[in-house]
Amino acid sequence: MTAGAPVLEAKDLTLDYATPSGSVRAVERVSFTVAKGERLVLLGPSGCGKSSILKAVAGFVAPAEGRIALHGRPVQGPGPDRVVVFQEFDQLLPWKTVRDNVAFPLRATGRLRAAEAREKADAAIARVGLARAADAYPHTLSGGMKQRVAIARALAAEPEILLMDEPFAALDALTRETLQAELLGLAESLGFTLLFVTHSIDEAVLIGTKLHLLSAHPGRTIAAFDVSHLDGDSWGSPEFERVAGEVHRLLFGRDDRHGARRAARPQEGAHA
Ligand SMILES: Nc1ncnc2c1ncn2[C@@H]1O[C@H](COP(=O)(O)OP(=O)(O)OP(=O)(O)O)[C@@H](O)[C@H]1O
Repeated sequence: MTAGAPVLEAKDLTLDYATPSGSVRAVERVSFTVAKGERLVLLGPSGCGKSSILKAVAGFVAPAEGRIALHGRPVQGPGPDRVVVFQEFDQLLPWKTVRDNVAFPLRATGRLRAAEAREKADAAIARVGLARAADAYPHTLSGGMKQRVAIARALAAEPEILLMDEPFAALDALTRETLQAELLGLAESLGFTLLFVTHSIDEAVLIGTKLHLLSAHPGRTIAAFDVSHLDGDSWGSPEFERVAGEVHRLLFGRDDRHGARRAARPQEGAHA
């Protein structure tokens, strides 16, 4: 692989679903690349095809047109080189320790002996800073720690890229902010490559190093740009607000990001 060559490349990706009433186009001619250590966020309104793209990258949906390649090799199905990190609260086995939760999928492939799986699991757990919790059970961990276990479990498989589909969507605002900060901290310190899906502008600007904006159904590219100059410390800064405002304008065709948010809330005094 030459230096700077993309880990992941989607080229003119078009995705269709067969339904009883005919073919439904979910995504049309979308192209992007993700280099090593980059975090690409797919951002767009509900139904624009974000999850479909993630599923195609994972190998569960085949392109109708275009191609997806990992290190230049066409993706032809699921593989251990791409790991989906699901929402962290419902994926750990409660009767297994942190170490066994991480080692379990390594053992399930049948390629590693118990001692090797345990060794890899311990290394991954140490990378996410949880060495002291290796013998703990999930119910004793905070949400942030559970997320770390989920990421350790994904990293233990040594994938080329992690895939996350709205991992924080179901959470309350405070938990969500805590876990976003945790994820960003881990991503910055470990440098893993990430494809992340969300419909939250703030989350996209915070987590991503690159944004790829999609139009409403069927998803087509609106814009793609670099936001790697914004990190966790930039949250709420004038530059963060400027970029988030620009994203809002591109997605909705107007600048009133906070006005739109206010308008979405129930009217003040409605219960008076
Ligand atoms: N299995 C399927 N069969 C038929 N149509 C599908 C299927 N999965 C998704 N679609 C359609 O494809 C389009 C894109 O769906 P997708 O879930 O990828 O969008 P999304 O941007 O992730 O939406 P959300 O933000 O609401 O999760 C939608 O119109 C959806 O109805």
